[in-house]
Amino acid sequence: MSKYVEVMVDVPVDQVDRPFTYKVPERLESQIKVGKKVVVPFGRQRVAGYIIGELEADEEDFKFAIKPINKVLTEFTFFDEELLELAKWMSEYYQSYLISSLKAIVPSGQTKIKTKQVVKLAQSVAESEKLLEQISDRAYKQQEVFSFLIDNPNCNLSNTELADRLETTSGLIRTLINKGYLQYIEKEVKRNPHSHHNFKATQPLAPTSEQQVAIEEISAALEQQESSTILLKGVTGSGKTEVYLQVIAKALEAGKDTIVLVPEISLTPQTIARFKGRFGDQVAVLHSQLSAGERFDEWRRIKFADVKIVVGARSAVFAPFNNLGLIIIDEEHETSYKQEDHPKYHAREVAVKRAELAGAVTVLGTATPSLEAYHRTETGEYKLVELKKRIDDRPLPKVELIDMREELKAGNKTMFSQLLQKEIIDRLEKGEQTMIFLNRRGFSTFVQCRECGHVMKCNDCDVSLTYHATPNILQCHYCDHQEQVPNICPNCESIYIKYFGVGTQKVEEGLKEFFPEAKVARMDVDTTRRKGEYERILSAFKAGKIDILVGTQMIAKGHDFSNVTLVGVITADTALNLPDFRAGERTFQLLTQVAGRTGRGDKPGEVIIQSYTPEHYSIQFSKMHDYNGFYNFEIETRKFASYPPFTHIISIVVSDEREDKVIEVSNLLSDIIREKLHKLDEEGIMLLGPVQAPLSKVRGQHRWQLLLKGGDLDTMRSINQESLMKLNELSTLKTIKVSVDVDPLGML
Ligand SMILES: Nc1ncnc2c1ncn2[C@@H]1O[C@H](COP(=O)(O)OP(=O)(O)OP(=O)(O)O)[C@@H](O)[C@H]1O
Ligand SMILES: [Zn+2]
Ligand SMILES: [Zn+2]
Repeated sequence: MSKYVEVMVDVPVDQVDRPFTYKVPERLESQIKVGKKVVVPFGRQRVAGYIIGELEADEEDFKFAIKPINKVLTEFTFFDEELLELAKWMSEYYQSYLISSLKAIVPSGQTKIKTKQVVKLAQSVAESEKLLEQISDRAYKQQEVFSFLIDNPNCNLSNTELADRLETTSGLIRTLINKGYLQYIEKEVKRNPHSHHNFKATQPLAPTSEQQVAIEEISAALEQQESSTILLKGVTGSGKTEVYLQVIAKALEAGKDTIVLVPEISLTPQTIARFKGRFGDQVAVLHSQLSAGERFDEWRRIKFADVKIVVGARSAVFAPFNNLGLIIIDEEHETSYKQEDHPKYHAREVAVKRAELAGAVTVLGTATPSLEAYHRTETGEYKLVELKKRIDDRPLPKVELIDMREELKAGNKTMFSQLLQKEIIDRLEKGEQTMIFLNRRGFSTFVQCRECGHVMKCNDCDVSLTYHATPNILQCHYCDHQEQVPNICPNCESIYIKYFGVGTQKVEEGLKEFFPEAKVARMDVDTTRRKGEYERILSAFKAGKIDILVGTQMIAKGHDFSNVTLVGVITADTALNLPDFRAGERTFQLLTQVAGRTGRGDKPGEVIIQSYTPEHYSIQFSKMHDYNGFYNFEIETRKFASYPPFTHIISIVVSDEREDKVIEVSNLLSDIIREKLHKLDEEGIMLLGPVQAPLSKVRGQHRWQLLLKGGDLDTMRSINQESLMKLNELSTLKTIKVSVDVDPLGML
């Protein structure tokens, strides 16, 4: 019998999405383990891969000659059995290659480990003590250095650091090395990206009675040592973070590790400070702004148990802990928890699965649960715990709805309603702050010819170009394509070109015009491109150096400013008109979150929502701060139309530069699926399409879409899988892209 391994090679192609068997040469046997990275011969090349299984077998058991692995690349494993299970589940659930799932789990930047030369004793402490006596008393400085290292054999100081510390020269230390008393050793150093920050230490706050109940419920679940999921539904400003901090402390006491997920956009120094302030160096942070090297270092700090808590965006759900007790997902409803590339996983689903494998507890926190999550509290899958009051019984802000059609009738042609103008003036006089929210960046949303109606569109994407005043250009928000603003219409040569719609730049300009004495700043993708800029604007706002902050989604999230007493929403309807069954849900969530930014201090808050459809239920329920009212209405609609959470959707997008080929392949695929559905007599599963996708062209790629909708996801997946295989056999158009998204969040 000899040893063999199963290896997933790093070549994401249909034909190789399975493990290959390799022989383990005797010299490598002791290094073999599931999760290690290896180099193997593959065809005529050598490729990297990961070990996912080990077996004992005889040479004769195989029909083919089995090649040996060439090399084991690492001493450590990139994943354990638990994470391997998770990767397999993810591939099956989201219908993506196992190698893609494994690559989502391992750190991306596996760069060189950084080392430094440190000075160490060249002998054991006991032998060194004997040697010390041989140094003449006249060389007292040499004695001092040598005895320092005898007393501190574990310190990791370089020559210069040691020289500084003991006020001597590096030459003297080199002398001791040349004499053979000391030696240089290469030591691994870990880059700590936050080491320069001084986090102010915080103590647990005395919990409110609602917080106390939440903490007890979650602690009880932790003590069960079985997996379970708790939805912590707490209104904005109810102190969810303090609950997280106190249950993390419980997990720590029980020797368990915690993963905290926050939306990428909320992973700010303030958020990090809240966790580091309480738990100091036990916290590692994973986010996209880290360099590849820093990321890899943080990953190793987690892997080798230097830390007990990880705070990070979506992918931190794969943090390589081996004693996981708790996963917290803050702002559970956020769409950024869905990964847009393969595997197109949702971090909430992955977290719940991982918790199941690890026997851990998942806590989902939010003021506006996704319909999916809240529905699961009704079916009993999740347990519901609520924080209904704000801290100190502060009232939720008063919300005024303004019908902008009436404003226009009354002769107000500006983008600010009478009431919003009046209230801004009032806040400026009182020295209080205002936030103005708008869903769109840029200056105008589109540019149109008034003579012929021609709209300036991106050549590569089927979307209109957005006008940006600074710099003076038209920009595509899908592919970043930029072009000059035309002076004459490219269609009819008329000079009557008009700018329609309102973007953040225009609002900023409007505010400066209306309130010349006010200090106005803007926060959106355009003003925060440079590193540190986001942070700078927020601290200026916090310090009171800005009176009015205009912004997109970025200002809606989790910020806690006590002096903000007015929030204005320029147009509440922008998301409502999207062809997406979740449009109402998104609007409700967004308005509730934006409104939640005010009245968080001693002073009460006010919200003014401007709208062209103020009667819409999403807007009405957010005015009343009525999540349950909204939920009850929305869930009925979903039930009636057979939408999630009552069904699952698999979206299949076919794309290529040649539209006729896209249509051909879409029709072929649809025929194959329909035939299968017919054969299986599957009435519970519907196929919609093929139709041109709402976003019909992106980066020159035409897009057509098919939707599978039904209650039985397993059957849907196998129908889809088999159909795609059949398509591959029948179609000569193998270069056409077919992309599958299980439980898609966006329908565009
Ligand atoms: N028990 C407590 N006693 C006093 N202050 C508290 C307590 N718990 C939380 N706070 C404070 O209340 C404020 C709001 O808390 P936090 O930001 O955690 O709310 P939240 O529920 O996360 O709100 P949002 O959903 O809007 O982000 C914070 O300033 C926090 O320090
Ligand atoms: Zn024209
Ligand atoms: Zn474009």
